[in-house]
Amino acid sequence: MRLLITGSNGLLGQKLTGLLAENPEVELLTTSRGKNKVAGIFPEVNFRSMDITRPEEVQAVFENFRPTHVIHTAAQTNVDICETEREACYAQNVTAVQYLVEACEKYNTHFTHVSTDFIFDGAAGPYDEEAAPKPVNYYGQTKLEAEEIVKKAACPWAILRTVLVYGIVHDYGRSNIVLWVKNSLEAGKTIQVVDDQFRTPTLAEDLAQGCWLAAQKSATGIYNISGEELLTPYQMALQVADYFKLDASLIQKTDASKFTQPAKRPPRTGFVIEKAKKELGYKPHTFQEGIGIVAGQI
Ligand SMILES: NC(=O)C1=CN([C@@H]2O[C@H](COP(=O)(O)OP(=O)(O)OC[C@H]3O[C@@H](n4cnc5c(N)ncnc54)[C@H](OP(=O)(O)O)[C@@H]3O)[C@@H](O)[C@H]2O)C=CC1
Ligand SMILES: Cc1cn([C@H]2C[C@H](O)[C@@H](COP(=O)(O)OP(=O)(O)O[C@H]3O[C@@H](C)C(=O)[C@@H](O)[C@H]3O)O2)c(=O)[nH]c1=O
Repeated sequence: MRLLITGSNGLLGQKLTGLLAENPEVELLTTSRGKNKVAGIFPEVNFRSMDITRPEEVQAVFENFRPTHVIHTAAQTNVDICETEREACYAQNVTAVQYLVEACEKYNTHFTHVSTDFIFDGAAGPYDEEAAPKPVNYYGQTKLEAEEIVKKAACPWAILRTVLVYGIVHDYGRSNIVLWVKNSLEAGKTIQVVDDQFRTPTLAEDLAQGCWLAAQKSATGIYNISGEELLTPYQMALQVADYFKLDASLIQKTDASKFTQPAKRPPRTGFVIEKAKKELGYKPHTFQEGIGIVAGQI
């Protein structure tokens, strides 16, 4: 297998790199827009800078490496920035997927595309793979449009949808629910956390394993890859405080009518993951176990 990873500097990308760096089954090429952030940690892994919004860069990498499999993790994942910087978000989340799909079609490469619970309106979660999408923000719209491109592809493809990913990686700007709560409480800061949004939070290592299972099996179709527990951010925050023995009184319960963000969030998402468990052998950790894994890495 010659496996190309996009977005290898990101949360999922770094976890995939770690998972596959020493796997003898895989000839690995990691790619991201910037410089390789993990060159010092995985010096043996090949890296090439590739901006997926530049078709000539995508074509050159495919021509040279001829991947049999691609795991596509790169995206604009800042949901609020997507709302205001629509053109750039569209280029990263939609047009770039078209370029990658065209390249995969040319070489009959298996394409694993990572998508999101934000393609749904959050009226009736948890969702299975057959549920009807209806995004409530621009990020969700772009991710849905990308799915439509992938579904029409003339190469083998899998779409893996995931939810609220948490974990710790190297030299990384974006926070996530576990680190945000831990860091805030350690600094003695009060936080307002919603108790009327529902998610099945996903440990980044579990998502990486799900992507690897799909690529390894050349799986085709749509798979939900997330945690299994439906929790509100408030419930997650309490578990984080409890695990790290931090002051839970700093966590103030709020709701979406009082706590608003620039982009609307779907209230109740989360996924049913039976298909991935049965067909891929996917087995995620509990949220409690996930916090423990992150704690061990801090
Ligand atoms: N995080 C989450 O909670 C969730 C994520 N997802 C999906 O999972 C996937 C992975 O997410 P995650 O790892 O968290 O994302 P990150 O934001 O952590 O990483 C995405 C990476 O994509 C790279 N990237 C962005 N634009 C380009 C570009 N034009 N060319 C090349 N690389 C680019 C960036 O690389 P660089 O640093 O080099 O600029 C960045 O490191 C995404 O498709 C996302 O939509 C779905 C549900 C939840
Ligand atoms: C910042 C913040 C968030 N929250 C809640 C709202 C939300 O349900 C949850 C996470 O909020 P964030 O803004 O950090 O994350 P958010 O951008 O909502 O995360 C999303 O990212 C994209 C990429 C996805 O694809 C989605 O699956 C989803 O996980 O925490 C609070 O309650 N209080 C706060 O101060």
